[in-house]
Amino acid sequence: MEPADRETVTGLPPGIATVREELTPMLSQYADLCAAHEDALVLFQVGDFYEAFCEAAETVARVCEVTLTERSDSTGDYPMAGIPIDNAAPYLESLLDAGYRVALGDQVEDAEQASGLVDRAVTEVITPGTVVEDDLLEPGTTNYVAAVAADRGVEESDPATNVGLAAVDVSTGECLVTSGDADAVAGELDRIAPAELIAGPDAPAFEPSDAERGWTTHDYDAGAFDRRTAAERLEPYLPAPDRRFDADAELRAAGAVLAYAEYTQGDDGPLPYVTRIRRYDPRDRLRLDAAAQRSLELFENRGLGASDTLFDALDETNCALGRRCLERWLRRPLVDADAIRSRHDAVGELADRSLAREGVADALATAYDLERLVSRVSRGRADARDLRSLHRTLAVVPELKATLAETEGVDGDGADATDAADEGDPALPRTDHLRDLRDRLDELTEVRELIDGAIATDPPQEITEGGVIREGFDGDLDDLRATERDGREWVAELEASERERTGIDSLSVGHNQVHGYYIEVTDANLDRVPDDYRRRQTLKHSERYVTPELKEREEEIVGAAERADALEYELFVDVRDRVAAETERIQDLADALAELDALTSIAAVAVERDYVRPELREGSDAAVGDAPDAASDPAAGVEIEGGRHPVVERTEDSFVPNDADLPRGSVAVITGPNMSGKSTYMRSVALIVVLAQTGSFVPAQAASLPVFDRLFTRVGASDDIAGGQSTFMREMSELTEILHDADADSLVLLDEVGRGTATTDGRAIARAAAEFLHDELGATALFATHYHGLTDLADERERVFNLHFTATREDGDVTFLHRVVPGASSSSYGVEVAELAGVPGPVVDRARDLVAAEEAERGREAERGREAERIEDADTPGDAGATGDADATGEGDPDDDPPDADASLREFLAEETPEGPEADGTEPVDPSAARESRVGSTNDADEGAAADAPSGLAAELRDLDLARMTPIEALNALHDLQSRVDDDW
Ligand SMILES: Nc1ncnc2c1ncn2[C@@H]1O[C@H](COP(=O)(O)OP(=O)(O)OP(=O)(O)O)[C@@H](O)[C@H]1O
Repeated sequence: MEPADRETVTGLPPGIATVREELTPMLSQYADLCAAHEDALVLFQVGDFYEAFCEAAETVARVCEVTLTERSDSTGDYPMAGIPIDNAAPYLESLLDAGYRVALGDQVEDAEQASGLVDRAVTEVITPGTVVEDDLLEPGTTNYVAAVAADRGVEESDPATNVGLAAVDVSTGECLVTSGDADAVAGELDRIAPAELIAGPDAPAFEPSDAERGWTTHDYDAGAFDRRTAAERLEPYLPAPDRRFDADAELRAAGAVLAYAEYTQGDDGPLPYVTRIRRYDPRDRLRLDAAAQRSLELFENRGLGASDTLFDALDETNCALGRRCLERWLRRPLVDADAIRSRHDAVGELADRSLAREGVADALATAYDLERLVSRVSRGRADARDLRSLHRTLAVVPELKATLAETEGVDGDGADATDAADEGDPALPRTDHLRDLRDRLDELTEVRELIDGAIATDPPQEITEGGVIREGFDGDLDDLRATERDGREWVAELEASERERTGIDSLSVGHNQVHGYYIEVTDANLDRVPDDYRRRQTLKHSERYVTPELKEREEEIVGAAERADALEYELFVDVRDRVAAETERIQDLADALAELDALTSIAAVAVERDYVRPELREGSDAAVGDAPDAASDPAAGVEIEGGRHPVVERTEDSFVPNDADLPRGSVAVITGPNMSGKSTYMRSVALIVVLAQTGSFVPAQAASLPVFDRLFTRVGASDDIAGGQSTFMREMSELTEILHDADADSLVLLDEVGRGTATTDGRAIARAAAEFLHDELGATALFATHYHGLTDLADERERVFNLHFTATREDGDVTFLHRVVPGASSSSYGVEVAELAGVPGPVVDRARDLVAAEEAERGREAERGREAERIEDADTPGDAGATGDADATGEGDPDDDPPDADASLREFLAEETPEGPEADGTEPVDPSAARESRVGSTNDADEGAAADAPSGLAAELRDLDLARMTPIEALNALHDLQSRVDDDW
């Protein structure tokens, strides 16, 4: 979000700029910092506050809801607004939310030591994508800033040929680099979901716009994207960067994003904790673009509660590290069958070994966010408490290793649980994956012991005021502390000894900031004051004194304390630096802990929700433990027994599991009443695929799956509430992408394609798309539709087959069975659903009449058509098949089924309840009666009227897409039609 008045308040406020020459030294310093940070709002430390002046102050006051005050000095009056440094986080958050970047102009020298104006510098530019403050970051989430750069063809005007993308999470040091064509990079951006994007001078504009996708974009210093500059920038992070990237665009994006990250961290040079710059190819992961992520509700749920997403269903992680890892995994499921199988192995072992799993979970629950901790350590921002948290996390590691190695007998969770002792070394996990992971759990004993020996167990937050270093760590420090302690003890005893010496019972010894230690004697006892007392201060009823010895002791105490504090700070910084030297090892440990937590979470979900290990149809050992001949069967596709939707099953008490059998390259056309479960079914299949390739077990009784490369979804217009383009336009651009890019390794979900436009066009598009998917692309597809004409594709195409959903009616109420069965259903039952939704009875009755009238009309039209064909056939004997051709190409009207192919809900119900009323207590309805009742309700007069109805009205009626209308829209449309029928007929 770009604030409307941004121009005027970032950089140098105009009110300051106009009087710049006359400003006091302090405001002049403020002006300099503002001028050097044109794209940021400068907050200027004045004591305990961050202040802004003039127009910038007005912005701060408005956005942060703080009072606008005024600063007056010899040069004039300036509006001023400030936020407390101690509690800056919520105000900074408001500024970031409002779209500002904030430069913190901190005092960089001790105000007491400064001779004159305190030196100030921008220590950090806080931006949405580069925040590092814990208070401003969600725990367990990633926060990336990304950069894109494009390589073009030889000519200046050539389009971008290769787009490079680099993203860095400044809070953890993770850095990703990739490249591809503009579409591929747009897809990757959706997955990475950066908080902020900086664009190179030649970067392509992405559609939809970045703001719509949830990140702010701005141009950044074009020089940073220059190839040479970028390579130089990268050198400290990655020796010989020229050889590390696949394309110039990658190198340029990586150099620029690091330049930006450094700039926001105070331009202090390379960020030492960015040690892992990982280049990857998007094709190495299951590609899920934004539309797929959205419609499968992987991370966001638009309908149910915000927490009802696939991620939430899978997230039983115990620490922030694991949560971030699980999110990364789910955003990038694997495509390498062996790698997937390896994760499944580990999940299986953890699912079987409940004691180990729970032990691991308990231990991880005490782990801190090691990635963020180590980045603070290496930036020199960690305090003693951070080091203690690091220590506590390291202390978990030996426990985890022991827990993982522990040999258990077969325990309750898994039928095939195996005692580790059966499979070799009893002290090791039984799967390679967990064994490797256990090996990667670096105990970092030296670091742990260093912190434990050096840092106090409960240190204060401040690191300059002592109390952070443990006794026994440093002899000099201990001596200083001993001197200080002895001195204080001597002072503590002074009161008693002086009372005795002087005989003054009311004599007291005290201390204050200004005068230091003193001996206080009331006026009544002044005559007993000894000679060696020197007067320090006179109060109303008493005098305060010091003695030479007290003075000496005081100097000793103060000197020792000051030197001890300074030494403690030095020692602390040294310990912190020594820990920072192990950054990479700590980061590797963080990775291992994160993976272990993610696997443990997946295993816990598998056990709790009864998930099953999916068999994979590909990879080097597909035949081992998997479906016997699946590996050799290229047509082997998705086979799911009793599959469930992992999210809906959590909210739906009686979720009905369904099977799916989709050979490779087949297209399943799914029909059925509204609300019967078509979308849920399709999504269950896709989510099972996503879960399986993430390494998770799946909600089913059994599943055997191929490994897909890409997953596409296109959901119905009204399901997609993204703004901007018209919904139909967006639907078509998503369809375009699918038809361009899908191939035999893709899984495609199409939910009611074409319903965003007029019925005739919509069903033509739907049919043509289904044919193309089948004939040209060979993708495996699930196609839910209310265009029942599409079901006859199954007769025309080898790998197209029909599925439909069932319902029953009891006492007049429709009950959806949510059960998928083979074959086609024949109507969308929009009227019945309208009735269920509470559309008033007269409207529903009238709608039934109109449907029946239309069916009758369609019947007559079909009959006329057949008659005409007969005549034509008789006239032109050699021309048979023309009609068939038209149908096959979708030019016919597939929805204009003859009446005997159409059926009412009653007909449908009767088909689907073979057991009859006795079997389930429901009341199937005689299909002929149903037809009679519909046709019957269209009495002779109506029928005659319908036959005579003006064709425009009939066409409009036919074009009403009841499946897609809200009850109120249906009511309005019917009312409109009804009034015109009354007027015109
Ligand atoms: N297998 C199932 N078991 C239990 N409830 C289910 C099942 N499938 C779907 N439902 C319930 O039915 C509701 C409607 O399902 P869904 O949206 O999949 O229907 P639909 O056929 O796609 O409807 P429409 O054609 O109107 O888009 C879901 O919100 C869910 O609560």
